[in-house]
Amino acid sequence: MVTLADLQVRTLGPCTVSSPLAMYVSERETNEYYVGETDRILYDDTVELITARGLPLDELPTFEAGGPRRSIFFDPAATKVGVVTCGGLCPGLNDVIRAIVLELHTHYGVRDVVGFQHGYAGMVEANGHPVVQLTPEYVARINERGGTILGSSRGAQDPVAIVDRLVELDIDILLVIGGDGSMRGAHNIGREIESRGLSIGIVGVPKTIDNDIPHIGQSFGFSTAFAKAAESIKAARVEVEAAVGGVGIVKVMGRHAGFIACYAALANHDADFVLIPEVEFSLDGENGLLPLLARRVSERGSAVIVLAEGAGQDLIPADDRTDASGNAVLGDIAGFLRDQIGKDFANRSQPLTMRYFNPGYAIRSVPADASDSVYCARLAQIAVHAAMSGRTDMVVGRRRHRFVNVPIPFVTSGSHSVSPDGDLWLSVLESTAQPFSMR
Ligand SMILES: Nc1ncnc2c1ncn2[C@@H]1O[C@H](COP(=O)(O)OP(=O)(O)O)[C@@H](O)[C@H]1O
Ligand SMILES: O=P(O)(O)OC[C@H]1O[C@](O)(COP(=O)(O)O)[C@@H](O)[C@@H]1O
Ligand SMILES: [Mg+2]
Repeated sequence: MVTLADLQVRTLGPCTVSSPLAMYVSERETNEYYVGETDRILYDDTVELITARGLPLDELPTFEAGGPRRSIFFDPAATKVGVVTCGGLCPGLNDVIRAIVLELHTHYGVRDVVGFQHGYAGMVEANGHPVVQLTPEYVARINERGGTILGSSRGAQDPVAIVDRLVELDIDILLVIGGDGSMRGAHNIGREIESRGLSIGIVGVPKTIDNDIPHIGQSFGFSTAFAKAAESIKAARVEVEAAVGGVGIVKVMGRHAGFIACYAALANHDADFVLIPEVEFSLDGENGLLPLLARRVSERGSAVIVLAEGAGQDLIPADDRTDASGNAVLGDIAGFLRDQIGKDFANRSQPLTMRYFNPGYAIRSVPADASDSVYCARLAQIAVHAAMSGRTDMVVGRRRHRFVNVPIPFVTSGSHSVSPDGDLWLSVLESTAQPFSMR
């Protein structure tokens, strides 16, 4: 069970430098739209959950508020910041990079900001990527492009070598834009820094189109990504409605979390089945996919299945391989389903026209939409505030509209997934009218 101690953010030391942003915040106090420096944000958000803890108010699990402080740890004129993007792409990476650079330059007066190329791999000198000097001019219009101007990578790197590189370059703060793996890496780097007694801060901006990082609210770029996936569902609907016995399968990303599938399906509100890793399903039997699909097609003329890539892995042979970062390589559930549906409709002598859509990388390589761009910029600002005030081994997030600073070990200790008992999955069931259990 989460405790207040789990949510304490580590700092490098006392804040003795007056912040250039002090004038913006000196008069501000907590109100409906702002959380003051010393206030805390509740982990629980219902009366029952809070009451069940049976704790006095000051012992309840609470988060530190994200945002600028009156005093900071680093002297901006003497501070050098490094930025790195790691793992798979996600809409908004360039927005985050740009906002970090602008916040550091414009508000804090930090002039020395460098970008490491190609993730952790590129930070290690043996792999030979020079750093890029990030100036407001350099990042001026990068937010208009998808991807990351810094490049990214997967694959393990030695934290000792990474800290050696930080020391060699005189970096005071490393800002890591990456997913769960990157944050595990960042924590290891932070521990290496601590063991050497160095005052180098490490702050993360969590990135994942799968939306699978816990405790940070919705991840940036997720909304852009599922909107893009929803376009394929719309196309599938058009195709199958024009066909005889039309069945559309739209496979979307989502290794262990089906958020993209759920939200993209809800955005259209006309998928017939949504299959996600968190909810097992059978092929046969009264509630199995195959008979349900056959019935839906005969009743309505067509059907669309939205399939998360990690769904139904128990139905196909396991693939023991992992990628360079240790992530499991998934079995081909879409291929398996297409094959099974084809055979099943043939056995029933039921006409079938199958259309398969795999938007794949197209949903994560696009630029962020306006809403995500705003979110990226704000998360980046919060990350800079935290880093300049000497906070370390932490990520930024936004829980129920409040920006928060969250210790990395807390976010890497679990993962965020669609709860079969939660209201999101209930909405999906209501939208598709698929049975509560398909087993
Ligand atoms: N458990 C881990 N410990 C340390 N570093 C890790 C760990 N998992 C991943 N990394 C490193 O973080 C980087 C990105 O990880 P990856 O899993 O590919 O993407 P993401 O951060 O998006 O989840 C890679 O360089 C990888 O080696
Ligand atoms: O980029 P790769 O190595 O092809 O991996 C694809 C995977 O990356 C993801 O986009 C998630 O990436 P991260 O782990 O980097 O967040 C998954 O949805 C997808 O399964
Ligand atoms: Mg990951």
